[in-house]
Parts: sequence; C-alpha cells; structure tokens
Amino acid sequence: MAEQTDARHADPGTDEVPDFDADPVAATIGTPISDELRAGRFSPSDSAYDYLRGTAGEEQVQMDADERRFIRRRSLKLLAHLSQGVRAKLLLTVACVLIAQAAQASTPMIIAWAIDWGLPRMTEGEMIGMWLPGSAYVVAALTAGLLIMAYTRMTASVSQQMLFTLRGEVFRQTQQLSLDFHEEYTSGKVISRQTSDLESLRELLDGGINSLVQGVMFMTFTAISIWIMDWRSGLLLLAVAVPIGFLGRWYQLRSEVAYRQTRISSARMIVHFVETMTGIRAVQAFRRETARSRQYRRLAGAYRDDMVHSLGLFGILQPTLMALGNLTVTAVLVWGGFRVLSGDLDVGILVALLLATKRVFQPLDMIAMFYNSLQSATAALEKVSGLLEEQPTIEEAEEPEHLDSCAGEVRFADAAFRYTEDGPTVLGPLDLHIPAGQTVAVVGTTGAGKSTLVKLLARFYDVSSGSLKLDDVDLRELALDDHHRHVAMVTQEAFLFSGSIRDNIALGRPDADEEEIVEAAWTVGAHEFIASLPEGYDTDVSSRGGRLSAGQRQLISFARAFLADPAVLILDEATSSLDLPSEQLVQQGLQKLLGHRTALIIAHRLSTVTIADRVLVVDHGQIVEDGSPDELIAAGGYFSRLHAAWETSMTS
Ligand SMILES: Nc1ncnc2c1ncn2[C@@H]1O[C@H](COP(=O)(O)OP(=O)(O)OP(=O)(O)O)[C@@H](O)[C@H]1O
Repeated sequence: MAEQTDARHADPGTDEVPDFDADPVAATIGTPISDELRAGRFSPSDSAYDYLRGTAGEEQVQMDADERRFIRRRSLKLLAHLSQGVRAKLLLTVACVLIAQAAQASTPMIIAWAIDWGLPRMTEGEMIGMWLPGSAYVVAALTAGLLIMAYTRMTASVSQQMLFTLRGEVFRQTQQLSLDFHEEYTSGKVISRQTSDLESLRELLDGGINSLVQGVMFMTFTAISIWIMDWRSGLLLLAVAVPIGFLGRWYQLRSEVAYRQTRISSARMIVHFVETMTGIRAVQAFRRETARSRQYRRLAGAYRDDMVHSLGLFGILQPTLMALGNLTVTAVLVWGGFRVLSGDLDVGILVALLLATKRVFQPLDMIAMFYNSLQSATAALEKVSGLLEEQPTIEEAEEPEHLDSCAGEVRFADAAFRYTEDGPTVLGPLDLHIPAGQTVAVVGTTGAGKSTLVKLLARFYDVSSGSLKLDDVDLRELALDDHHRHVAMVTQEAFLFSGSIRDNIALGRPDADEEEIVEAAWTVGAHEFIASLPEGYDTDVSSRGGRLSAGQRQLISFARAFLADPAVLILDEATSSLDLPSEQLVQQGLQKLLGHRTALIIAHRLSTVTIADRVLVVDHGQIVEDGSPDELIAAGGYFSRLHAAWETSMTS
C-alpha cells in the first residue's frame, strides 16, 4: 500500500516545503492556479476535446489545428495567470526594452547625420558638426546601456517569480491529487514535470522573452530607420520578409511536433531512472543492472535522437536566415553603389543603410534561438498545464458534516467498488458492521480485495455504489479534516521522512510537545532503542548512524499513529518476516497502539490474528468467513487451514 498515507498527518508548513497559504510572496500572486484550472476556466468548455483534458492527451504527438488551438489556449491562460502578480513590472520591462532598442536603432542614423551634415561643417571649421552628432551618439549609447541593465534585472525577477509560483503549484497539485491518479501517472512523470519541463520554461522566461522583445523591437526600429533614410531599400527589405515568413512557418510546424516528442521521450527516460533508483534493492537482488542499463540506454538514445532531430531543424533555420540577411546586404550595397555613382544617394546614407541592413538581421539569430526555446517550453507548458488541470477524485463535500468526537463505528452497507467505471467489481456488494473498539483482522488470498477494503475506509477511493459510514456519517459527506483526524493508517513500508526521529514521530500531531512524543514512543515500546542511539530522539533517520531496522521503523510509525490518537486505525501489516525478538517487540507495540480503538488490520502474522476480536476472510471481493478466531478455526474453512499452516511454520 502506498506510503503517501503516512504523510496525511504531516503539517504542510513544518518541513522545508514552503507553505503557500502563509507565504507572503506567494500571496501576492493571486488565486492559486490549480483552483482556477479546476474551475475549468483555463480550457475551452467544448466537450469534443475532453480526450485532451488534464494529462489524458499527454502522449499525443501529432495534433490537428483545432487540437493545437485547444491546448494552446490552456497554456496561454496559464501563462497569463502566472503573470498576474508581476504585470506592472512586466509593463515597465517592455517600456524599458522599447526605449533602449529605439536608442540603439538610432545610431546608424546618427552616423549618417554625422557624415552628411556634420563632416561638411567640420571642414569649414564649425565644431558644432562634431559636437552635436557626437553628443547625440553618447546619449543614445548611454540610454540604451542603462535601460538594458535595468530590464535584464527586471526580467530575471519577473521570470523567477513566475517560476516560483508554478513550482509551488505543481507541488501542491501533485500532493492534492488522489491516489488513483498517482497509481497511474507514476512519480517519475511527476518528477519530469517538476524538473525538466520547468527547466525548459525557465530557459524561455529567463533569456528567451528578453531576446524576443529586444530582437523584435530592434528590428522594427532599424527597419523604420531604413524606411526613413531610403524607402526604396525599405521595399527591398519587405520583399525579403516574404521568404523569411515561409521559412518561419515551416520551422514552426515541424519543431512543434519534434519538441512535443522530446518532452515525451525525456519523461520516459526519467520515469525509468526513478523506477530503477526507487527499486534499487529489487534491481540488485535480481541482478537486473545490465538489463535496466540497456533499457535506459535505449530510452536515452531515443531522447538523444529526438533532440538531434529538433536541433537539426534549428540548424536549417538559422543558416538560411543568415544567408538571406547577407544576400540583402549585398543587394543594398550593389544597388546603393550604383545610385551613389549616379548622384541619387548620399554616401553617408549608403554607409548608414549598410550598417542598418546588416544589423536588422542580427536579432534574427536571437529570435530563432528564442523560437527554439519557445517550442521546447510550449511543449513543456502543455504538459504542466495538463497536470494542473487534473481534478482530485476525492473532494470535500459542498456542505461537509463534522464529527468533533468519534466513537469509531464503521458500517459498509451494500457497498461495492470498481477501480474504473467500466472495470470489474473488485469488492462487494457487501454489508459489514464493525462496532466501535473492535479489532478486526482481514485475511485472504492475494488479490482478494483486502487492500481495497481498507483503502475505502482510508478514503483513497469512494465506494462505487452503496455506502460506507463512520459513526453514521457517510464518508463522502464527512469533512476531510475530520476524517483525517479520526482515521489513521500505518502502512507496510513504515515510511520515514528525512529528519530526526522526533520529527518523524511528531508527524502524527505536529503540535505535540517533547513529553508527549517520548510518552508515545514509550507506550509502543520504542523509547528504549531510541534512547540507546547516540543522538537519541535527534538521530537523523537518513544518516548512516540513524539507519533503523524494519522492526524499529515499524515501532516509530506506531508511535506516530499513537500520537495522532485516531478513533479508527488501519494497519497494513508488513509481510517481511521479523526475527523473533523484533516480532515480539512489534507485537507488544501493536497491542498498546490498538488500545480501545477500532482497528482494521490486514494481517500477515499469526500473532496478530490471535489478538484480534474478529477475523474476516475475503475472497474474490466478498467476505466469506466472519467470526472470532476460535469460531473460524472450529468451522474448518479457509481460516482454519491458514491457521494450521501458520502453526506448522512456527513449529518447524
Ligand atoms: N489501482 C488498481 N486499478 C485496478 N485494479 C486494481 C487496482 N488495485 C488493485 N486492483 C485489483 O483489485 C483486486 C483486489 O486487489 P487488492 O489489492 O485489494 O487485493 P489484496 O487482497 O490486498 O491483495 P494482496 O494481498 O496481494 O495485497 C485485484 O484483482 C487487483 O488486481
């Protein structure tokens, strides 16, 4: 069963993860993105494209024009929303870029002015011919320099702020999404969204947008200056814009598909990497290193090929643009030269025209680069906005009922469950009443439905039909906070977060004081071994010295659950066998933990079953035996055979 369950009692504000609800910087950003997305405000409402909503269309590489428009609208709205808190700064940045680029583009005109107006005056001894154009040049250069400095800093702050918001939102969203989403989407894909996709966006926001606005403005102003100096050369420039437009469109269509493909292959590679690392014990135990490496090389190879392909497209775009630029400069030079000879054009203007024409194409390089990172970031944004659009299947009821105190009575009434709408019914329909305070052991063959039964009570899923009630309140109507407070789960893994033993126990109740933490550890029998560690409760569980045995980890998770003090306890017992002393220790801890609570335990040990008040045998999603351990042994069914087998294994 999943480890996320232990995090249910974690206080989101106590670890290194920023608490977005309390963070003043994040608060300036406005409504959290995911809520907006969930409200359906980011995607067009047209249900014809439902197959592209959320993460559903993530693997689709080829898209028609309508599909592209649908996805793009979602991405753009996300960007617009991200920019909400920083719009004033963004506008100021654009104003600075405009003025700086106008100042830069004016320099060839100043040179033309200096040659055609200033030089003749200087030869006649009028120094104004030098001072005036000279001063104008210095003012233009200084203005451009200072403003470039200002907008470079502002862009960095705007883009980092937007990414900060997005990072937090992706993290928050992935934590909020229900378990069924995570079971399908895998943590590798989430990691790929949070790392490589956000990195693509960073590249675009950090440098790309800057280059685009700067480049476009510079080109526009330079083109205007060319028109002002000589409209015929301006026409020539316009003619060259036609093939450039076609080239741009060609690149756009191809690179969009190519970059979408790179996002997919990059995610596959990361998924494989994360799976191998999280399953490293199994990989090494089954000697799968070579096979996993081979598979990783194949995926990394596919990513390399996709990247080479998309960069190859850029390799065609960039030199072609440069060649077109150089051809235009040659045309201006040859044509302008003849016109100077015929007295149709001043020399100063020709020099300025050549300078300007050469410079008008310079930003194309930058813009092409921008386009490259734009395509990569667009593909990333498609995926990230899809993830943010996902809705948790378990949500707070509109008017939730509250349970201030809870006795712990559980009732399944005609309850049935299937994982997918069209999938098979894996549990029920069944009726089951567990009175408050009863300890129930659940046993059965693998795949029988034991985990499903307890997952429903932990509300990882809701029943597909019938009802499941806690103290007579339907879980779907019960406030989520109250459910989390009254129902706790201890998972097989006994997952410990990096940090001290104290912090790990305190996850059960973050406001607990030292005395309560020690008391919880003492009650479940964990205090002795914790106190014997050199750093006691301060021992870092992820450090070498703090490495704990399976039994010790279980005791810590018991202490955590004891501190949380839920009315209902769900326990998925670890299947791994402990040595006898550890088993006894864990068993004693378990008994203390159970106390007078209602408990549902997926039991893998005979010792656990014997302390239960009642045993349920689950088979093919139905409860086929139900009674006290003694009754079931006497009945001679599945449980009695299992019991006999356990006893034999204990004595052999
Ligand atoms: N996320 C899921 N999506 C679809 N089917 C699932 C999912 N999880 C479990 N199932 C199916 O539901 C059935 C019951 O599974 P469940 O995990 O509840 O069994 P179990 O009794 O806990 O088994 P085990 O002892 O092996 O953990 C099985 O047929 C299983 O294949």
